[in-house]
Amino acid sequence: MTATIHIADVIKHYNKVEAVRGVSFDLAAGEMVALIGHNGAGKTTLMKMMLGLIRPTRGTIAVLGENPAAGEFSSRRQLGYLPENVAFDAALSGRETQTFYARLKREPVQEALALLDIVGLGDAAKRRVNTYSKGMRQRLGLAQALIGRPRVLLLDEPTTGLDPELRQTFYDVIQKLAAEGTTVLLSSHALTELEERAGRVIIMNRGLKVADGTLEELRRLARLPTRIRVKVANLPPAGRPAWLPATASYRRINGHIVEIDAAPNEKIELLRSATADGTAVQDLELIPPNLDELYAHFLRHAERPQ
Ligand SMILES: Nc1ncnc2c1ncn2[C@@H]1O[C@H](COP(=O)(O)OP(=O)(O)OP(=O)(O)O)[C@@H](O)[C@H]1O
Repeated sequence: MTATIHIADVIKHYNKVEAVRGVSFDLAAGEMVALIGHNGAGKTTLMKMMLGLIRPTRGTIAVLGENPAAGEFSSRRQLGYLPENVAFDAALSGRETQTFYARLKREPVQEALALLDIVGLGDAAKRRVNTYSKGMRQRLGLAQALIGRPRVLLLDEPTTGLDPELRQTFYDVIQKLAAEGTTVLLSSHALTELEERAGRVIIMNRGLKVADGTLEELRRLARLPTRIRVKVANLPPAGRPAWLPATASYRRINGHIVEIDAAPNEKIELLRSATADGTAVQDLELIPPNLDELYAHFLRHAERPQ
């Protein structure tokens, strides 16, 4: 794998604040990676170092094979960035803003203007940015970040302020780019929407990387219980169902459903005993741990005294 982004043992101090404490990871072409963590975890700092806006205190950063903090960072043109708080000249229209950035990046203006349609701002292109809603400004920010078909796209909390439909459009656009080979790194607090979309998740806590992997890998590592919901006919109104092992933790959801927490190695045995003794199982649902639960698990783990 040739890494488009290479981060090795990176440390960043702002005076006494240790914002990033020895982080390493590589990102490849076509990967869509979510960077998650509480406020102050170091996500924005990492992105700013990838952009060359600030330098690491120690460690190595390479973006498309170059050091972004070096004087001649020719790969910058292949880098798209959507900052957490987009700010545009309110007196310009969307069209003028996009033209301005295209010229700045020395990219064809017509292609940059076509991006306004892609992010759904075609009809509002001639309106001044100060008449735009927050979601519209966010989409203008994305259109700006997409100028020149970047090979690396860094998005800092890109979906804040977007309604569900716009979020979908937003992810459609960046997923298409990733499919064409762009590396997409996006920081977010919206874990539920990332769950189905990010191929890989990096969890940060107080400047440290505490987990890194696909959802399946994180589930394997965390070994959190899977919830098994069994719908049974004739469930006795109270008491523990006879087929349930004495040690299993469970709850009743309503008159018919028992929800059991099953450790990864107990799943099959539990299903066997639920169906073995003639209990009329009417339905079955397996609910693996979601990203919220995994995130909470890895943070707990990181905070545990060593
Ligand atoms: N310019 C700065 N000077 C001093 N401290 C800073 C500076 N920028 C960030 N920090 C500190 O570095 C730590 C990491 O901040 P960073 O902005 O990278 O976090 P984040 O994960 O992006 O948070 P958020 O989710 O709130 O955007 C925080 O403790 C923050 O207060």
